Amino acid sequence: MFPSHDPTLFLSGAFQSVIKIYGHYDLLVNNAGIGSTPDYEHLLRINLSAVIEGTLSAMSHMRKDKGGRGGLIVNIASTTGLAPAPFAPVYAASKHGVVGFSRSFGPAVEPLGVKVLCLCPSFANTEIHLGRLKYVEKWETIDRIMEVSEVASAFAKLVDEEVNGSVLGVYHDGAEYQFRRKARL
Ligand SMILES: NC(=O)C1=CN([C@@H]2O[C@H](COP(=O)(O)OP(=O)(O)OC[C@H]3O[C@@H](n4cnc5c(N)ncnc54)[C@H](O)[C@@H]3O)[C@@H](O)[C@H]2O)C=CC1
Ligand SMILES: CCCCCC(=O)/C=C/C=C\C/C=C\C/C=C\CCCC(=O)O
Repeated sequence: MFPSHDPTLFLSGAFQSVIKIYGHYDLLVNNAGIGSTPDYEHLLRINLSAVIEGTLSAMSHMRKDKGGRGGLIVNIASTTGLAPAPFAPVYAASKHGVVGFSRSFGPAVEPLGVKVLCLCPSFANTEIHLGRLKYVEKWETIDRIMEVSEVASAFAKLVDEEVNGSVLGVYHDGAEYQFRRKARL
């Protein structure tokens, strides 16, 4: 279904369809992502560039100064966007990029009625890990792999609280804001 070589081709078509059917955007969640692969440009394209392009496209429809009615964008990063991940350095770089972009872009577009939030889950039981979970047993900081429902609850908290530019970490022992206010440049 997805043109996996170029996620932005899919994105532009999807955006046009939503506008055609519904006329506006209220919410965009940039969730698509892939795990480690030797083709680092491909990984960055999907995990980082597509998030940036999706955010910019949604923003262009949401911004109040151009006839939009505001909106919310949620970018899914990872705890590997917050802490070093020696088992997956390129993946971690892509997720650090998503965290930095979301923190910076949200406050920049607040005057246009758009907010950007970022969710950083730790290890959760999904298909991204297929065939590779054997490594997890050796990872000392992970007590257990989370269920998807725990990530979903944290997502609901982030969206309910809607603090622009905030970054919510999701861990096996609960969700915790990692960034919630301005840092020094
Ligand atoms: N499962 C985990 O431990 C964690 C996952 N994440 C992130 O959560 C997000 C969702 O991943 P999961 O649900 O875990 O994995 P998943 O493999 O179950 O889901 C990834 C989704 O991305 C889509 N996708 C991949 N390449 C695409 C492309 N080129 N165009 C359109 N869609 C594409 C897939 O079709 C799939 O639906 C990802 O961004 C991942 O990096 C973050 C932290 C932890
Ligand atoms: C490389 C994909 C990793 C996706 C998981 C993620 O975003 C967050 C993980 C947080 C903590 C993981 C800590 C230790 C895991 C150790 C090895 C994982 C290798 C499994 C894999 O899918 O590559």
